[in-house]
Amino acid sequence: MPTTEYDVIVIGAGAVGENVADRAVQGGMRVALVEAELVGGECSYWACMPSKALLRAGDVVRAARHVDGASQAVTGEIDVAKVLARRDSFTSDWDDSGQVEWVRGAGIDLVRGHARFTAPKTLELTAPDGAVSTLTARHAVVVSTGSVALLPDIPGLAGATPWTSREATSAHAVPARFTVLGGGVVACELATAYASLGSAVTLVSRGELLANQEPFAGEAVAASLRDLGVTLHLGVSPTRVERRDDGSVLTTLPDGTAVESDEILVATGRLPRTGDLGLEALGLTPGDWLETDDTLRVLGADGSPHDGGWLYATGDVNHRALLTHQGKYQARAAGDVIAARAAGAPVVDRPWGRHAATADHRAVPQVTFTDPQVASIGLTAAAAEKAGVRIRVVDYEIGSVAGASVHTDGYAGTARMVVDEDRGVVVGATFVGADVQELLHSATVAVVGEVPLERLWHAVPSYPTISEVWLRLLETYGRDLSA
Ligand SMILES: Cc1cc2nc3c(=O)[nH]c(=O)nc-3n(C[C@H](O)[C@H](O)[C@H](O)COP(=O)(O)OP(=O)(O)OC[C@H]3O[C@@H](n4cnc5c(N)ncnc54)[C@H](O)[C@@H]3O)c2cc1C
Ligand SMILES: NC(=O)c1ccc[n+]([C@@H]2O[C@H](COP(=O)([O-])OP(=O)(O)OC[C@H]3O[C@@H](n4cnc5c(N)ncnc54)[C@H](O)[C@@H]3O)[C@@H](O)[C@H]2O)c1
Repeated sequence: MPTTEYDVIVIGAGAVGENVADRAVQGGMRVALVEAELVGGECSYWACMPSKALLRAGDVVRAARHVDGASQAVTGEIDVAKVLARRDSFTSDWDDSGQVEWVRGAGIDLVRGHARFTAPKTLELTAPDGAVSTLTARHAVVVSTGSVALLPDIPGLAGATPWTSREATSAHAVPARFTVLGGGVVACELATAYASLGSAVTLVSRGELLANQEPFAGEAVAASLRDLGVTLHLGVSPTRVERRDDGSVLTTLPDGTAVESDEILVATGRLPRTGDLGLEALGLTPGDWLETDDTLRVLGADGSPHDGGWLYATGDVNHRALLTHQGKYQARAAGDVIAARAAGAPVVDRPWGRHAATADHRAVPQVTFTDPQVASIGLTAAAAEKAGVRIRVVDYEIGSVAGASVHTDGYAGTARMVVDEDRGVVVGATFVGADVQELLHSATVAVVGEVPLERLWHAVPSYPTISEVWLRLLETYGRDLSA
């Protein structure tokens, strides 16, 4: 069996694996990037990009409807075929040649096929044509294999051929009746998208919507989904799901309510893609998340780097933060630290050092592209209290800001700032409202930079922008007149 040796092998060419490989090459390493499906992974073809493309037309039309003068110009319906075609352009019709070109241009060796460990630093590669070969790594192997949709154990569900986020983001027709199972980000975004495209949507969630966010976020999204015509069943899980002979799906709720639809989407969380990776050959458990230290080395049962520290995990598969940007942040740290360790160069793994993914702990930004959008960074008030931080919470209605009132007639939205009272810094911020996505990075800088509130007063937001909500939050908090 042919064997090829590399300095570093990265398994999975999603957004995260691509970036690990790029940084390791820039650090002077010879790198193989192994991909079983499409180079670019979930985000490019079945997640971030197609879902945002499906949402955008609805956003624009609703935005115009809320500006008098512009609303009169919205006289027709959303052109679903055009929306789907525009979505297809973002996925390049599920053709990865553009990304392959980038990988090659970056000096990375792309290896097509499925990789599986047979021994430490040793992988069996099964190519698309069935040919089997061996890859070995001199310094490190990085697992960047991502996650897959979790199918809850509901009687009948697996046999009902449910959609996962893959089918929902790549569909070529919009079901007339659509059931969405789940109340997290995937469920809320795709319920919004499909309702905007004309489906009669019913959403069933065991918990409240966006339960990990500040409570007012889920409440606002629930209200807007209802406005869009979505029927919500919150706090329940189906007792049975059945695909009937006529092709329709019957979802039965605990109180006997029967929900009929043409398709059902399962958006109830994710599982690590580690089931078929040969982890047993390393003494690890297939199907587990790969927990890591802050330099992304996989940890063993005793909490120290597994087997001396040659195995790394980045992106969804380590369960630190299931977000593309955060995985890419980890990728930069991992690619750089692997090169540094191989060269015997200093490793800067102190908190906020270049080789440590410190922000994963308390400074993860996220935008949920619902209507209204939910943009958040850091700790919610509940999470901060649970972590023992002495906090003060400041809320402000964004609609009272001049910039918001010009942006949208009757702008409705809320901003929350969570202040660590002992350190005088912002540890969390949440903005709920139209177009708050671009507000978020200012909050990220404040949280990561641990900018004292007294200094934030000198960060003057332009007039009339929605960013003026920062000034209002500070005014509501009050100023220390002695400072
Ligand atoms: C519907 C949806 C919308 C989302 N929207 C956003 C968003 O707007 N913003 C955001 O930040 N995040 C979003 N996410 C999350 C985001 O998609 C993930 O965090 C991101 O894709 C993770 O990247 P990754 O590289 O870790 O994994 P992936 O993108 O899953 O890549 C893993 C790659 O590894 C390959 N692979 C797996 N096993 C093997 C093997 N044994 N051998 C070879 N190759 C293998 C796979 O084929 C795949 O290409 C969304 C997720 C979903 C489901
Ligand atoms: N815009 C973005 O940043 C974006 C978009 C989509 C996904 N993502 C990422 O993808 C990850 C996965 O998202 P997700 O929404 O699949 O998972 P999630 O864990 O966020 O939400 C799961 C939801 O399913 C519900 N649920 C679980 N079991 C159920 C059952 N049996 N019946 C009914 N409801 C049930 C839960 O109450 C919860 O609301 C997220 O962590 C997020 O980071 C990000």
